[in-house]
Amino acid sequence: MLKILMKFFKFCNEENRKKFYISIALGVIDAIFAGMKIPAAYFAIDAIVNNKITVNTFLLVMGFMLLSTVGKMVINRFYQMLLTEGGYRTCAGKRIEIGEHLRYLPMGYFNDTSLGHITSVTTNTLEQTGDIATRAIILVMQGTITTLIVSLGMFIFDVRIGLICVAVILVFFIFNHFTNKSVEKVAPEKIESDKDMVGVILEFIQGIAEIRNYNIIAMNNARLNKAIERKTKADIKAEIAAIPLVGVQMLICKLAGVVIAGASISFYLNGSMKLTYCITMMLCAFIIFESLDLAGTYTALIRIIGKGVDMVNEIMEVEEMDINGEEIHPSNRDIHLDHVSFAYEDRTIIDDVTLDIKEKTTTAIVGPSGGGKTTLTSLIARFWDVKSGKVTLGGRDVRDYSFDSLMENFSFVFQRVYLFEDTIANNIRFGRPEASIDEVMAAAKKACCHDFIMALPDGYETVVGEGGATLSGGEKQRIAIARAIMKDAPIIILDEATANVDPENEKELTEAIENLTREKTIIMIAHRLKTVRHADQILVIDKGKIVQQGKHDELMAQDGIYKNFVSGRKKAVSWKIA
Ligand SMILES: Nc1ncnc2c1ncn2[C@@H]1O[C@H](COP(=O)(O)OP(=O)(O)OP(=O)(O)O)[C@@H](O)[C@H]1O
Repeated sequence: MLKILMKFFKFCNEENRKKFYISIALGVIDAIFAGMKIPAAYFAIDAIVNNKITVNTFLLVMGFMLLSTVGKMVINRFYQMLLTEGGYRTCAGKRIEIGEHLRYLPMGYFNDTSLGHITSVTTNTLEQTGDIATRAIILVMQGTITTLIVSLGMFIFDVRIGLICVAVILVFFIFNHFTNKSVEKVAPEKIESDKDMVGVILEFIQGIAEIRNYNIIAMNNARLNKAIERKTKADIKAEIAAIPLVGVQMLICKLAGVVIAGASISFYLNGSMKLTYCITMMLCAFIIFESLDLAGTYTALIRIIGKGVDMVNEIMEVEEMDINGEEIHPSNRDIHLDHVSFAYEDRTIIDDVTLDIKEKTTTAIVGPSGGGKTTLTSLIARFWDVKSGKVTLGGRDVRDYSFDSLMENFSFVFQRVYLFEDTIANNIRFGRPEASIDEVMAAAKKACCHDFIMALPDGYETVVGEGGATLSGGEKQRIAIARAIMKDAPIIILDEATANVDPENEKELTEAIENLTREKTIIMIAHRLKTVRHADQILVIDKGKIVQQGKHDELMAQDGIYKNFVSGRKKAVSWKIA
């Protein structure tokens, strides 16, 4: 138990750790105040039994009682506040740390680790860890400390009773150790089922359109119900595993009271204990272990804190991509790929590609679906690490750059644009958070979205739904272009829109792209002849290789995918030209 608590304290940052330590120290003072009831009881009993009730003894007893109650109340308030704040701040801090950490992880991590896992750790697990830690530390630490202090106090009255108390504490903790072991066995299933349920719910919500489209509601409900059922069973199993053992712990505490009362009576009868002590012991016998009893019900939960800390640490220990990255500001932005190969797990997607992209030129990438166009652009911006060869920017390997200094060079406009549930102005500001509203508007004008934004009920302050659900595909893409214009990075990676764009939107989109890409290096996954025709170089990617490379006229002079496609002879090729 102590090991887990130490692990939790290490998990907290310095500031919150201090809060926990101070609250434990305050817990000791609280326990001393709690223990004052015993001398108060003794003085009262002594006065009654020996018939020496005076104003002084009355005041002494009342003084002890008052000090115990008021002191406990004041201290309790302080340390509860500190613990609660420490618990919640630890959770919040860890969520921010995880968010920051995820930015630097290879995309492969998100492949292997389900969204459900990350969501469940950052929501339920952290919530539980913070909540349980706060309550468990209050009750377990305070319960144990109070019982220890009161038990030590018992030595002052009678060494034998003191020894019985210490023995009870030992028996309690030995038994508690086994209780926790049995709860520990069921904890992984509880956590797994939690993770599974969050994953299924997320998938259900994200795929709701497809679920309706193909009328597979019943099938998905069955999966959802199964996941919920699994979690319910795991929760019940975890509770059931603890209940009988916690019951036995409770019994130990109650029996200990009976043993102390019985022992006190027998010590009195054999003349080795004063009557006043005997009565005091009998009175205290049942309150000594009250807080230990309460602590016992929470010690099992401390295992859950341990598991929660492990799960968060597991995410935090995944190695970041730019662990040794330098702050690099290259003198030019020439891009070079030197015998680059890449595989998703074992499947080779990019196969020995060597390529030069000079700065301020336009490179159009075309080719059949699944040929590796998107993957190639992802390697340039180091969303993934190459398996062999290297990618350089301005003569330096992209792996030498720190993540932030590499990202400064790129702006992306993906086909699937994600807008955050925030105002349109703030969504555009993601490109440069400190930008003024005038700068936001200037970027929006260049991206041809000012007019439709102004027609919205709250203009730039209109809050778009999560994922940009309230805007059309073309509108979202133009906002993404405004975001990229705002960032003003020297290299633009653009996945040209194929769907979502009606003819009216298309004209504006073309103008927006022209404004974005002026004087920049453009790497564009192109779908339209208009954009391809004027590119400085066209790369035709098929099965992970550059099968053709050159300008439009050069490629049209060769036999191959490009010419076949443009002349419409090979209809099977799936990339399209408008
Ligand atoms: N994250 C991933 N994990 C595993 N395989 C992937 C991943 N992303 C893409 N692939 C696979 O890699 C291959 C190349 O994909 P990529 O998206 O680079 O092709 P593309 O040429 O851009 O295709 P499209 O024109 O259809 O967008 C595809 O077979 C795809 O299934």
